[in-house]
Amino acid sequence: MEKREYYSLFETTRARGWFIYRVFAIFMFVAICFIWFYRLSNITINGEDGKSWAWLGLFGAELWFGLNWLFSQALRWNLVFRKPFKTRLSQRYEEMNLPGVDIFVCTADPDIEPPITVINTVLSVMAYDYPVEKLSVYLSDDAASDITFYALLEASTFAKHWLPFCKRFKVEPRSPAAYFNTLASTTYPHDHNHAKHLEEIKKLYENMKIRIEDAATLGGVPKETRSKHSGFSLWDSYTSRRDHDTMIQILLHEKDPENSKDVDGFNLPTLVYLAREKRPQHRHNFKAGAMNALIRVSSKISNAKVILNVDCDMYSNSSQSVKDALCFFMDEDKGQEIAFVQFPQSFENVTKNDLYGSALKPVIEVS
Ligand SMILES: O=c1ccn([C@@H]2O[C@H](COP(=O)(O)OP(=O)(O)O[C@H]3O[C@H](CO)[C@@H](O)[C@H](O)[C@H]3O)[C@@H](O)[C@H]2O)c(=O)[nH]1
Ligand SMILES: [Mn+2]
Repeated sequence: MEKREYYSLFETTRARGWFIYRVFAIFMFVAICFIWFYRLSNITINGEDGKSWAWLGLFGAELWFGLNWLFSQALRWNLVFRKPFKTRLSQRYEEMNLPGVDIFVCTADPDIEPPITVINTVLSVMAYDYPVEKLSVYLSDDAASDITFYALLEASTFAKHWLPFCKRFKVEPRSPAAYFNTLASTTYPHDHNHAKHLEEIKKLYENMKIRIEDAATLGGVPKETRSKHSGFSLWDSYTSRRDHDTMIQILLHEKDPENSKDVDGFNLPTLVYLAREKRPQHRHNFKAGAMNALIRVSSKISNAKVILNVDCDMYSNSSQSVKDALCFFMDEDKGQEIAFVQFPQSFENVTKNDLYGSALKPVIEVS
């Protein structure tokens, strides 16, 4: 039988200069060993007051930094770059043959993780460049906060405008807050039609933000708003954050076509709110516990083959991330060996001088 030739969906290339780097790393390690040796062989246990303690302290610090450097070599020793080929993915798989993707967003506290931030994350993943019928977004709310639920409800309405806007004008990044922030630094669109739509969507966003922040300031959702959606009845029997029944609400689903289409008449991804059952006598196991509950719930609703997880204090900064990751999973040759793909984090709101290197720029370059 004729064997079909496939072009791989991703490519792995070794970094240039790897040999020189290894030689440098070995020299560096030998130098570190010399420092440790020097420190240990010159220790004076009964020396002058304080001297031996200072010596030990220095040794502790050098040991710590040395080991830290050693572990970081795991990332650098065999530095490779991986490049996914999304066009090959699209050529090989018709939209209908692409796998379903369930996206889990975790949140745990509406005070530390404001609901407006949470829904920016949710909107950034709802707007992925991927067939909407295959996408389902689940928000796990470990605080079981009615304000977070309200924010998600608002997001489900705003998404009807935001998703078509993103697709029409190829918006990047697709978190509304992050996108509007980039506009301040780059120029506004020149095209009249684009600028008009942008003003409209910005206004919708600002109004939604005010409504959500007002609810947070008031410490609850106004009665009038509550009466408009049956989902708020979940809070009728609610006692406390640590003691409540499971709360599930499907906000958007294709089986409810009237409500789940965007303004252009296209379907929206499935959107689900979940606050898992919690009892004071049972451990909830933080994010891991939330992920377990999400797997159980999603398996009854969309049961997708691929799961994508984001924390609510992050947003997805590329609309292509799902396709990028799928290039690894769907590769005929090596796909079976790959269990997970991790995206590097990139931090934005760090201090100007970034004294501690929190932007993690080197890690992103390395990954
Ligand atoms: O009871 C909890 C506690 C936390 N979370 C969520 O878990 C995520 C991570 O928690 P966070 O406090 O933000 O931890 P970080 O140190 O910022 O996160 C890093 O460290 C975590 C624990 O190692 C990893 O799970 C995260 O993916 C990683 O980004 C957040 O979305 C939280 O909302 C829950 O869902 N339930
Ligand atoms: Mn975090």
